[in-house]
Amino acid sequence: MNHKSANLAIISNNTFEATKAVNLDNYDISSALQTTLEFNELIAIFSSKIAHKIPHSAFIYTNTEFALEVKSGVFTRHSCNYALKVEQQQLGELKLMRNHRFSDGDLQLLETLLCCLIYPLKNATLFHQALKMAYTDPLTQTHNRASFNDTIKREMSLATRNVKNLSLIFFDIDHFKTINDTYGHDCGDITLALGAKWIKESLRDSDIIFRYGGEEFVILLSDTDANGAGLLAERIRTSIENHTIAYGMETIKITASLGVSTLRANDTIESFILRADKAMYAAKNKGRNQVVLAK
Ligand SMILES: Nc1nc2c(ncn2[C@@H]2O[C@H](COP(=O)(O)OP(=O)(O)OP(=O)(O)O)[C@@H](O)[C@H]2O)c(=O)[nH]1
Repeated sequence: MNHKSANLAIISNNTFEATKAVNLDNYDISSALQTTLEFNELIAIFSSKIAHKIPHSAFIYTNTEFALEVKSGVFTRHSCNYALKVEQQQLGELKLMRNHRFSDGDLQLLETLLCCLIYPLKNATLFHQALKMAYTDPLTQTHNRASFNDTIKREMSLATRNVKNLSLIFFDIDHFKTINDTYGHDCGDITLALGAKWIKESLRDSDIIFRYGGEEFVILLSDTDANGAGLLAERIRTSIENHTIAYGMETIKITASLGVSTLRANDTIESFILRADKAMYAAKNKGRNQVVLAK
């Protein structure tokens, strides 16, 4: 098997002009790659545009920064791998596969063609980094309220279209004001960040946590019924109760109240959220540190 692993397609200042010239030679590829900022589309366009020059049966593109794996085609015996990078920016790894080995000439040509892909990939990376920042709460590294507003719409229409369950947990730290008042705002911030971390540790990959406001978090659970959501909420509650926060010489224990709602056929976004919010307040009224399922 011919394995040309971890080749770096690095374009330094020295070769920048050469790259431009290469792009002109492959104008068709370069212009097609300017039509999108989506990684999967970029790689698919690149693969199809180079197919007549470098025949291949499949590609796999991985990008750890965005937890992406894009693959297509029939996986075969021979492969070549490229770790793509420009100006210290990692752009992911591309692997091409086929039945017969890639010759040195093929690899040389491929490296030239990869120059067309590098800057579109860099633009896609910058775009998705900016998008990620706009949708992330900096303190807790959870999705923010703007992200919640977009995601709940999408998840509700997906659940309705596919006749799947969708549940929502409203999570609120108990007596959080006392932590701020007793130990200071910094300690409050640490508590929020740790609370979010402990919630995340209880979730599956498909569950999404959002910071809804101050000390309130919302967790969206796709394909999860009321029973499953209740069990998860209880697991989160127990995890919060069992952890201890070390702050200077102090050790602090916290608890949380959680409300759970499951999507109904006639729900609006507001009614779906309101049921979980009311259930969370019912948990507060019943003495806090508990889970209440919405009726
Ligand atoms: N440190 C810190 N505090 C915040 C942040 N956002 C909101 N808060 C505080 O969170 C507190 C919320 O307090 P309350 O709404 O009275 O609720 P609580 O004290 O948790 O009481 P219960 O919810 O009834 O158990 C307020 O003191 C806010 O100032 C933040 O980003 N950092």
